[in-house]
Amino acid sequence: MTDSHAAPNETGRLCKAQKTKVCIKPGDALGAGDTLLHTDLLPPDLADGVFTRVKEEVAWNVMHHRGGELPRLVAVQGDVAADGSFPVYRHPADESPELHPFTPTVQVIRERVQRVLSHPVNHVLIQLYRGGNDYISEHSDKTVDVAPGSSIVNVSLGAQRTMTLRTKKDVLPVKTMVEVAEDCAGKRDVQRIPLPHNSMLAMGLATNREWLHAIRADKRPVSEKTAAELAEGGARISLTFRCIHTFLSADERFIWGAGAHGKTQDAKRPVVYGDVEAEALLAAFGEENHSTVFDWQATYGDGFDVLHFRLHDTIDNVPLN
Ligand SMILES: O=C(O)CCC(=O)C(=O)O
Ligand SMILES: [Fe+2]
Repeated sequence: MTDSHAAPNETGRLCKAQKTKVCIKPGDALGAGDTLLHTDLLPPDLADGVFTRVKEEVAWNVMHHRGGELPRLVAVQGDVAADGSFPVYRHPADESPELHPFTPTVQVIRERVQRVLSHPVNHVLIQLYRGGNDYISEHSDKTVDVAPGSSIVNVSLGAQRTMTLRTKKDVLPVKTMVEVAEDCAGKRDVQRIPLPHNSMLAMGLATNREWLHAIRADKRPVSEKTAAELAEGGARISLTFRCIHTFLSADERFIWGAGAHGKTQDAKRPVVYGDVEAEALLAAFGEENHSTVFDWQATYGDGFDVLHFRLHDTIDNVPLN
């Protein structure tokens, strides 16, 4: 199955002449220029064996989306406050794994990430790509719960995989076919970023707004892969750290923060399940996935109190992340 689907591309056959740019050097400005790859995140003494430690200490989950199994294992950890409240990251999914407090090795990685960034991170989605067949489809991260100005960080452990960045296709104006073809050729850049073991890709929100990202399946035979790509039997763990500004009470009955209606804990409101608000938030997620001029304040600023989404047939093809 696929867990997300690119929007049907009516002018797709005109868009073959995309510019492709291969980006391999750490320190290059990637995407919209606010994205950086940092290598050697952990010093050698901490990097040694870190893949196995994380794999063993994380409680992995098989998750489902639109009725099918996700092509990777998933876990969520975060900062649990003294009163048991915790950050919540909402994205379209049939189900979300339970958030656990940071485990020891993940906490060490989190501290290194925070040292590189200029802001804290309080939430991590941990994913295990068991081999080259596991992947994440092209998407933009949904930012209703992500603090403005923060970076979204993907730490890579184990086998090297490639992140593909591709500029979004905004709705093209009605023009002559020739002009449309020129627009397509000029507009859609692709960057391929190899993500080595012990690296950290800090993605700025401008890149997330203007580009889609994916880890595509890699079905090449073993004989065509490098030693780095074959490390850990081809398995890769990614840790996506985010600075989340929306919170749930310990019993998950109340929600507050910048992504919710009540902006402070004192103004918390009851969580809403499904229904009209779920449809509105799913529609906003869909818009965020397609638009390069997405206006956070206009779309998310009032806040949403909905927690669980039941996907309706009318809200089709909203990619997962
Ligand atoms: O595995 C990765 O590095 C990418 C993960 C990702 O894009 C996401 O969780 O939204
Ligand atoms: Fe993502």
